[in-house]
Amino acid sequence: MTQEPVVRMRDVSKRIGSKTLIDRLTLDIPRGQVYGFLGPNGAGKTTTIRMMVGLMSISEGDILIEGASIKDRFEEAISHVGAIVENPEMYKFLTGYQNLLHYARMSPGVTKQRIWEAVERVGMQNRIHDKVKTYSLGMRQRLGVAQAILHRPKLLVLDEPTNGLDPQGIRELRDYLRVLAREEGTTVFVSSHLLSEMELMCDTVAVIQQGRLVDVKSLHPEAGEGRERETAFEVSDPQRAAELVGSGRVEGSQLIVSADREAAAGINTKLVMAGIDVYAIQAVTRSLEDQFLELTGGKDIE
Ligand SMILES: Nc1ncnc2c1ncn2[C@@H]1O[C@H](COP(=O)(O)OP(=O)(O)OP(=O)(O)O)[C@@H](O)[C@H]1O
Repeated sequence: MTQEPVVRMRDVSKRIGSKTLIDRLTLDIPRGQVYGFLGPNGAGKTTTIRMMVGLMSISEGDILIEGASIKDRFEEAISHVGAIVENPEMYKFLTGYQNLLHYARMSPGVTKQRIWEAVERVGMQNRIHDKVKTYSLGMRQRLGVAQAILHRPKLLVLDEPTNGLDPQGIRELRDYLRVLAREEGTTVFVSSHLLSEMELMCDTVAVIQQGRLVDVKSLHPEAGEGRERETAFEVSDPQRAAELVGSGRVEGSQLIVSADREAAAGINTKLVMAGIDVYAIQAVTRSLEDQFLELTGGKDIE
């Protein structure tokens, strides 16, 4: 299996009139990941997604899906995509299963066995024969995802899927997206303005603000990654310490430097040699939330 990224965005811009909604966005989405697209309201997430799935034209640049350009080889590129961008259309008076059967008839090669598999992937076995009008928002969304994956897309795109879900619903969403990434090797691209959810749900998060990519972070909570290592030195003269080290920021009597254990030991020696008293050395971790707030200036996030 190729390890090429599933999606390559290259210098993608979107302009409407004199307004630049997306400004030279370049991004690779690696295979098999749950990949988050995080940004405050109005940052351009939906616009980007609409361009990815062909609902909006690209002003400049290109998006390749499994190597196929969404501009030049649309049919091929889009055959690899399953998406829920707007609310999926469902027949409320039919059961979930009848809805899937209906969609399957429109997708060549989707067998009843595959429908059942999709139902299992989203954990809907117990409710699939109930009418859609009896479903909660979370259940409707699961049905939407089951429908979107019927044709075994390599990429599943979900725009703000946590909106309107309660905490339990969000946890379930996260669990079945993980199942999809693991069991089917589906790459999941999910947008959100909810940082805490992204942190729990995603392997990687790309941060967008005012149409520009501002950061890409790898998140592996179990290994404590996604948290930048910093070390705080409590010193007699923090200002002079900062000048000496040549980096970091001063907070009260502390100099805070981006440094791992080894680098911290070196800095300590340097400070002591320069006659600065070091009273305490402490590792500090900045959560993605802190980093995000710093990047976006605290604008519009929850
Ligand atoms: N058709 C349009 N014409 C002009 N401006 C638009 C159009 N569609 C979106 N915008 C503007 O582009 C910016 C990005 O919007 P977009 O919906 O992509 O943001 P978003 O990150 O998805 O935010 P939200 O979570 O609020 O939907 C916003 O300022 C929005 O007002």
